[in-house]
Amino acid sequence: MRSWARCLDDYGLDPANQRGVDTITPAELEERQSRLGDLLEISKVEMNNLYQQVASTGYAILLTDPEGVILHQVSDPNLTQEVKERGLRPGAIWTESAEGTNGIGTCLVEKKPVVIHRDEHFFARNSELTCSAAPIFNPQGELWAVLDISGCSKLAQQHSRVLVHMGAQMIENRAFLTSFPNHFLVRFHSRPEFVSTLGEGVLAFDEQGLCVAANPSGTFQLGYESSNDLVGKKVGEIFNTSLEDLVDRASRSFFQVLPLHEPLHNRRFFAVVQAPEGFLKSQSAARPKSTSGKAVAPDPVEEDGDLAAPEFGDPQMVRNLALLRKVADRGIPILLGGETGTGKGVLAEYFHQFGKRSDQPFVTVCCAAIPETLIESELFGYKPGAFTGASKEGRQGKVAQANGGTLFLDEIGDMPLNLQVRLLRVLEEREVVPLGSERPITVDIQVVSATHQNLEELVAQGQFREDLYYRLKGLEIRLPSLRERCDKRRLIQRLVAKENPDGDPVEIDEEVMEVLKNHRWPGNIRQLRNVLRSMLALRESSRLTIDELPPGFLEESPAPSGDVEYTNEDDHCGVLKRAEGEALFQILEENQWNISVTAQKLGCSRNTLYRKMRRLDIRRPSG
Ligand SMILES: Nc1ncnc2c1ncn2[C@@H]1O[C@H](COP(=O)(O)OP(=O)(O)OP(=O)(O)O)[C@@H](O)[C@H]1O
Repeated sequence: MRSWARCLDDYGLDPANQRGVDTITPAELEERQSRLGDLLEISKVEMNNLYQQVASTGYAILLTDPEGVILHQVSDPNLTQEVKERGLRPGAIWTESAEGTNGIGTCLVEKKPVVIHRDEHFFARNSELTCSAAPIFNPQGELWAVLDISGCSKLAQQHSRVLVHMGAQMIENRAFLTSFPNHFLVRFHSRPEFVSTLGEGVLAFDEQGLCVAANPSGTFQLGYESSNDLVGKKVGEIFNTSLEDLVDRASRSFFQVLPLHEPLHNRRFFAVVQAPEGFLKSQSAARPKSTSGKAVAPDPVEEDGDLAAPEFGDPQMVRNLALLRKVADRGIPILLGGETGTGKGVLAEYFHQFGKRSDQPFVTVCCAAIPETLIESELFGYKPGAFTGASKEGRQGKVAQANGGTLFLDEIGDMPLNLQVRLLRVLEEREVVPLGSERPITVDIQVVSATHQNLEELVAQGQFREDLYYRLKGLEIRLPSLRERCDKRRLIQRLVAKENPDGDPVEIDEEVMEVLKNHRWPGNIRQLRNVLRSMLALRESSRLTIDELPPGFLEESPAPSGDVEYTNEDDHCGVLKRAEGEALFQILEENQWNISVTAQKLGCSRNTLYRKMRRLDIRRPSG
């Protein structure tokens, strides 16, 4: 009612208007996109997540700036034309004064989530649309953007309102956290399990301990009307603690949720404190050097040696690294999760460099690659003559080899059940008993495990021991897929510099950069690295152009209208599984069952290929 009244009285609009939606020029669109900066990159990740929830239901996900101009869109590939015809496309202006009552425009005016369903639209020409929109505010509480889900469904989608609201909050929180790299961030909630979730409160404090910003949930939980009421207050006026205590918490227990007291309303909260970037660097610089005289791992962004730097500014990876630094030398088992090729192995090695074990062995066991019958001896070793075919000298197992250093258990989800119990015993008792021996050997190892699988699901299915799962996940770190990362540009530039065999400077055409940034990358960094290698080999000048992209690359992505998330695991879906199996069988046939060649063509590791073959029950036909 309010919006319709505005349309009639304030904007003087005619419901029968047939003019069509106004659109800005491509140059202006680009300018507006760059004005939004990091928020656009952060939003793209969230929009892809949202797309997963509404895929194939005929919806488009849209992001607009505060002037109602659509800056980015992710939609069902089949629907693109239909959606475009209705003016839901980048560059289109959807203010209420131009387009009458509509999700985006009305949300901008009302500054709260709205659903505008079909003939609630003011213009008859928009009455086939149903739109749910939610505002995104900047840390100063000003309207920053609008997130919208629109489609032509006849059903009012209550759930899309909830989804879009949650998505907007997620973007707001992420943007808040990345907006204050030089501040102490206190992340809190009245319930410890809600710290670091969507509903957490976040306050940013400067080096003098003065509050510079608060997110809406933080403002609300602390009982203030507006974040401005908190800005300028000292730490001690908000929580009964001091700046020194925050510094101490940030250096000692970033990953630990600790109680905080709020004196005004006498309430208890739980909090973690995230330190400024410089603070973390000075902490690691202050750490003693290892006994061999080898320097501790340098800052990852600056690193340029043999070891690949795991991140180039992506907020999730920055946080992952900060967490890992905190737990270095504390003997906490680390569990790394994430899709294949996201760099779990690289991160494990990097973690090894953080602490005083860096000059000790880093030993990898890939549980997927070793035949089940050999894992036992590979891991635990055996005494001379322990079994038929055993070598005369016996063999030291990988656990004992890693003594003093790090044992990296890659693809831990593939560890056979009967060996899980033995591994658990090793981890609990810090002793290993080689096959055929009765004398345990004491070992001191840092365990890092990795998997692309959902271990919780494996536990629920009885395929993975619950006790081992909890033993391995002292600290769980999830690596983002390449699609989700906000530092793709710098990652690509670094990989090009690193993979270029000639060492001369190579530039990347902006057109190529955009294609690479928006690709689905099911094989993640591994696949990206392989593509860049082949482009570098094919190049005829010091520039990488579109002509060097591998044949078929441009046609590969089925998501013409945006960056659509690709799901790697579809085990639960029989039809897809069969199709995947048939496709894989054919590729293996074409490559005479050469695993290395096939893996390279698919852009995955040999381990992943073996795992897939096992999962899809693919074997080389005999004869
Ligand atoms: N940060 C990085 N910089 C450069 N190269 C990287 C980086 N991360 C990963 N890579 C490359 O991608 C490849 C895959 O990385 P890695 O083996 O660590 O991934 P993974 O997640 O352990 O994969 P899988 O689950 O298949 O074992 C590596 O060989 C490495 O060359």
